[in-house]
Amino acid sequence: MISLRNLSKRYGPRLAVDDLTLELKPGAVTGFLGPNGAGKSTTMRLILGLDRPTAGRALIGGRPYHRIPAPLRTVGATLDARALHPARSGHAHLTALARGNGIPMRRVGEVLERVGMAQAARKRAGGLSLGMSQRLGIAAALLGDPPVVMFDEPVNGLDPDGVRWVRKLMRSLAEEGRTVFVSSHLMSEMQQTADHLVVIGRGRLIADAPLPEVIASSSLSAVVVRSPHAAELAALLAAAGAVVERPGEHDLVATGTTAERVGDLAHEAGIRLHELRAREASLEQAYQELTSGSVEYRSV
Ligand SMILES: Nc1ncnc2c1ncn2[C@@H]1O[C@H](COP(=O)(O)OP(=O)(O)OP(=O)(O)O)[C@@H](O)[C@H]1O
Repeated sequence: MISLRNLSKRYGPRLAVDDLTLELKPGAVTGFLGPNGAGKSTTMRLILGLDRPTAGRALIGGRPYHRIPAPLRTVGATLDARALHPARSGHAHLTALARGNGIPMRRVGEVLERVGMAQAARKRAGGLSLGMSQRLGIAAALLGDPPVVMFDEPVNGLDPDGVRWVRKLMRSLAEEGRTVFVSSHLMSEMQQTADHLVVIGRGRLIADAPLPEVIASSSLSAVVVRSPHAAELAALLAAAGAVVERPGEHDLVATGTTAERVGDLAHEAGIRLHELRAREASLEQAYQELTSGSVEYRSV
């Protein structure tokens, strides 16, 4: 639903987004990761037509943002979640937004209910807690019932209950078949929420892969196997591109592969397994390795 084609954005001498090409799929939460200054916000702004690309294109449902006839019904975003008029209530804010975009008024009540704000709907936006204003921003993003939703750091500053709530919401939006694109600095959170990850560094694409593959790419991830035919399986895995160590006659430890692949390969070759276990790195560890060359300022 979102496709980026050779997307670039230059600010003076600085290439903030550098030739990004990728496709975001519906029905999944895609996490958008990268060190500070990597170009995540700029990419999201380009998708939403808030900035013009220097080269390439960002398309939603095959069109650039400014050619979408009913934008709020196509894509919802929380990039400006706190840009609310402080004297207006959440209800008034959503009502104005619905009226201005030809969205039925019943949606106001529906989205307030969905984000758990029905009680606080008449409070002035200026008097809302950070958690509540995040929820209101999400309500606004969902107002047009859009198939694509984008959230920039949605759990920033939220307490653990708020973080859990956002995680459940992202999952349910994806289960409804929407394209969910969310940037975050919280790796442990992304590990629990995302199906797929896009990692950028200095504007460039570093990884675009399902979460398990990103984790498996870490040198700390490995598949641990015990089999009476370990040598035979080791040869097959090595031929398939994995790096294999043999700590014992019946043992092997493979990196650069997944437990699923090892299991499938063993099954196809009729090799019996007595143990098959993924030793998983954390997303944090995989991310550190992926981006170690892209961090702008490193403390020593
Ligand atoms: N309007 C602008 N004018 C000039 N430079 C900009 C502008 N917006 C962003 N940049 C620069 O582009 C680069 C990418 O910034 P961007 O905010 O997109 O990164 P980010 O990945 O969202 O970072 P963070 O995680 O810190 O929010 C940075 O070097 C930033 O200084």
